[in-house]
Amino acid sequence: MMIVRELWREAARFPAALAWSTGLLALVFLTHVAQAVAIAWSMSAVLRGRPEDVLAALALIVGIALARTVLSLVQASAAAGLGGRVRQALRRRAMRAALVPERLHDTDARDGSMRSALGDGIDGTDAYVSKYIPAIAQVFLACPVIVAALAVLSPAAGLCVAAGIVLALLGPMAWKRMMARRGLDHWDSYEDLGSDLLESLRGMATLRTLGDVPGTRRRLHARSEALRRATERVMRVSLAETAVIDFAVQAGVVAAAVAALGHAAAGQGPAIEVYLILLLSSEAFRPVRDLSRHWHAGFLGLTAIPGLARIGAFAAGSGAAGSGAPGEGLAGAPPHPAGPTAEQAGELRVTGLGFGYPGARDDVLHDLTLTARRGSLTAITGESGAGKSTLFDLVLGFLTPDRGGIALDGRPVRPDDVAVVSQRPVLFAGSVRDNLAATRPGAAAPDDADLAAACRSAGILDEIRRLPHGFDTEVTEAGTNLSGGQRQRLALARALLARRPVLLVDEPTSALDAARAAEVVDTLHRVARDRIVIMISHRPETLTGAAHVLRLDAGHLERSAP
Ligand SMILES: Nc1ncnc2c1ncn2[C@@H]1O[C@H](COP(=O)(O)OP(=O)(O)OP(=O)(O)O)[C@@H](O)[C@H]1O
Repeated sequence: MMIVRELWREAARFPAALAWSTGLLALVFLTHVAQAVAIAWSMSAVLRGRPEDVLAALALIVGIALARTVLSLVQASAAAGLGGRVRQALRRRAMRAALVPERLHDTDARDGSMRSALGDGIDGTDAYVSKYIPAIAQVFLACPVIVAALAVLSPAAGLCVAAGIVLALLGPMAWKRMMARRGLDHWDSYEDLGSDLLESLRGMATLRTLGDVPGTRRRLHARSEALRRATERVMRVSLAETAVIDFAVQAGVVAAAVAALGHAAAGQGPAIEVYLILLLSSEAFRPVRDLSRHWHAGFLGLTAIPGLARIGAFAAGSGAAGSGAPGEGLAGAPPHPAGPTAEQAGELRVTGLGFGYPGARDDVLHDLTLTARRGSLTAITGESGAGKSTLFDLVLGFLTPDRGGIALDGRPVRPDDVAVVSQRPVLFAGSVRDNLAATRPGAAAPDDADLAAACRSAGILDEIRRLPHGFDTEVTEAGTNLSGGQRQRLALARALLARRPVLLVDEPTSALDAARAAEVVDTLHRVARDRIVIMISHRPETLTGAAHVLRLDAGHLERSAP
């Protein structure tokens, strides 16, 4: 018997579903016991030459079998419901913990690991929650009752069965540590394979140009071999547990049978008692056999538990589920009333800002002070690695300053104050319309006039109108069916539609020809009349007309805004 505390706590968050599933399982077990009693009765009736009792016992056996069929179906459905609710809670929590800005700067985080944990890892908990936990409850509810009944019939048989059950439950715990270690190895191998595979698929074009596709195949094959070996090691330990349980069950049943024979030989009671001892001692082990079966079926899935704990899938405390889980906002974005409209913020002030990445020797930004105002464009330029994107991440709240602060009209900046167009904008699988509306969660979807106005400003409207289904044209994953320039302008339209008081644009013209670049910069100047716009740019021609051009040099500002 293995207790996985995290999963017990999760199941206990649904007490009604757990009690319903366990209660039904106990009823199913009761039908087995009743059937054993009916069989003992029918056999003793045959022995005593009582045909009417034989017929009554047979009718009872058929009735019990039918009742068990119905109960088993209802129980299976209740168990599936319990497992499903726990998995849903785990997945919701894991996604909330995963979708946080801090993850962007977590150098250990790999998307493939997260995908494996959220998918197979969480699904792997199902057998333990829906079957193993109710089966443990069944062992503790049913076995003592049967053992007590046996002890009344034959103390020796009761003792043998009790000893067999204790050995079956406690025996496997002897190598619990080894099982945990091998389980961890297995899950790590599984995550490594998933992460490498995902990375290879994403980087296929690069791998091809480097001529490294065969090498990648070899590396993935080695990962796959490591996983196979880890799986076999895990299955071997799990089989050893099954062997101990089988031994305990067989030994217990045989010992009880010997006790029953002794009972018969000593002429200590009627034949029905001997039959009952034989049949009940076998039934007493049924919950233990169920336990072993469910453990074996679900053990591989349990290897994901440490990985799930790492990504924050388990609740910190106990307490009934439903107390706020559904509909909770994403971490890092506390719900609050709608932010100000674009016209409401006057200035973004950065004061004495200092920041260094954890573990890095030197700071990236040193004592930075600047003010960006609504009304005119603020441009930031500087060498590669000077800290421009880091400054944006600090304004966005993805990073926390070590020193100094950033304020919008004298108050802290909130996540929904800032829209951003990054150097490599990301589009999602869905229609053009879905992508444009993505920045307004909860708000009414923008109408076609709004979409058209934003797209015209971003210089992409004509191209969208030429697409086969206009705004309803499907964009493929990561926007791969659009050009780099189209992606950039679509992202700009999306940011304009968000109508946030601060707009950050990182190299908005890097993928555009000169004419398009000039159009986009014109748009940004226009937008800057009623918004605070800060643009990172290396192209000198985009800097003309900017009211403030700030140059970052190794984290120091060369010229501050007035
Ligand atoms: N997650 C990170 N962990 C540690 N160091 C980082 C991390 N991200 C960036 N850096 C370092 O911080 C410095 C500033 O990087 P940043 O991306 O802000 O530069 P940048 O001015 O935007 O460069 P570019 O113009 O090339 O985009 C660089 O030296 C970079 O190596």
